[in-house]
Amino acid sequence: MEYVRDGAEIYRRSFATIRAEADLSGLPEDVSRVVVRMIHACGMVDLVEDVRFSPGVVTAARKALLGGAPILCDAEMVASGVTRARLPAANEVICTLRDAAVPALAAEIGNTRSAAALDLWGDRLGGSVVAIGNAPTALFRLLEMVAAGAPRPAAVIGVPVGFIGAAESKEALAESGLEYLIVRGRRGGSAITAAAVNALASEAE
Ligand SMILES: C/C1=C2N=C(/C=C3N=C(/C(C)=C4\N[C@@](C)([C@@H]5N=C1[C@](C)(CCC(=O)O)[C@H]5CC(=O)O)[C@@](C)(CC(=O)O)[C@@H]4CCC(=O)O)[C@@](C)(CC(=O)O)[C@@H]\3CCC(=O)O)C(C)(C)[C@@H]/2CCC(=O)O
Repeated sequence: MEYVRDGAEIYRRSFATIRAEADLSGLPEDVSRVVVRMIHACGMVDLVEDVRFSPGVVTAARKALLGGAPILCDAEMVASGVTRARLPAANEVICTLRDAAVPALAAEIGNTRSAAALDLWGDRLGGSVVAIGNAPTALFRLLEMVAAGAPRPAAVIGVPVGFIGAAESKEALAESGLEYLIVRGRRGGSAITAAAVNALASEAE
C-alpha cells in the first residue's frame, strides 16, 4: 500500500498542514509553536480559536523546566505522554493519582481521587510546571490550594476535558493570576496536554 513510512517526514508534513490550515496569526511565535503541537495531538485546526494564555506562560514554563522544575500531572495518561528525551534537565514527571493513600484522602476531603492526589504534591508545587489534562476537579483543587496559600507553580497547562466543570475550571484558572495556557470550553484531554508540555520542553519540532 502507498503511505508515508518515514516518521520525521510525517511530522514535517503534519506541522506544515497545520500551519497552512490553522489561523495562528493572532498568537505570538512562542505560543504558536505550542498550539501547533496541541493541534497535532487532536487533529482539530480550529482548536486555536479556544486557546487562551497569559503572555508570560511560555517563558515561565521554559525557564522552570531549564532550571530542573518537576512536571506535576493529574493523570497517568498525561505523564505517560511526556517525551522524556525532550526534557531539558531530566525533569521529574510526577503523577500521584495511583498512590495508595489517595482513596482514603479522597473520602476524607469529599472529592475525587484526581483532586485528592494533588495533596500529595507537597513542596514540589512551588516553581513547578503543572499539567492538567483530564480532571476538572484537579484543576479546581489546585486553585483552592493556591488561594489558601500553597506555593505557586511557575506555569499551569490547564486543559481538562469534559462536560462537568471543565469549562468552568479553565475560566477560573485564567482569572487566578497564575501563568496559564487553556483551551476554553469542553475540549481538552491528556494527549493535547502532554503535547503542550512536549512543545514547552524543547525548541525542536
Ligand atoms: C469524571 C471523570 C472524567 N473522566 C474523563 C475522561 C477520561 N477519563 C479516563 C480515565 C481512564 C480516567 N479518568 C479518571 C481521572 C476519572 N475520570 C473522571 C473522574 C471520575 C473524576 C475526575 C473529575 O471529574 O475531575 C476520575 C476518577 C477520580 O476519582 O478522580 C481515572 C482516574 C478513572 C480511573 O481509571 O480510575 C482515569 C485516569 C487514569 C490515568 O491516571 O491516566 C478516560 C480514558 C475514559 C475512559 O476510561 O473511557 C478519558 C480520558 C480523557 C483524557 O484525554 O484524559 C472526563 C471526560 C474528563 C470526565 C470529567 C468531565 C465530565 O465527565 O464531564
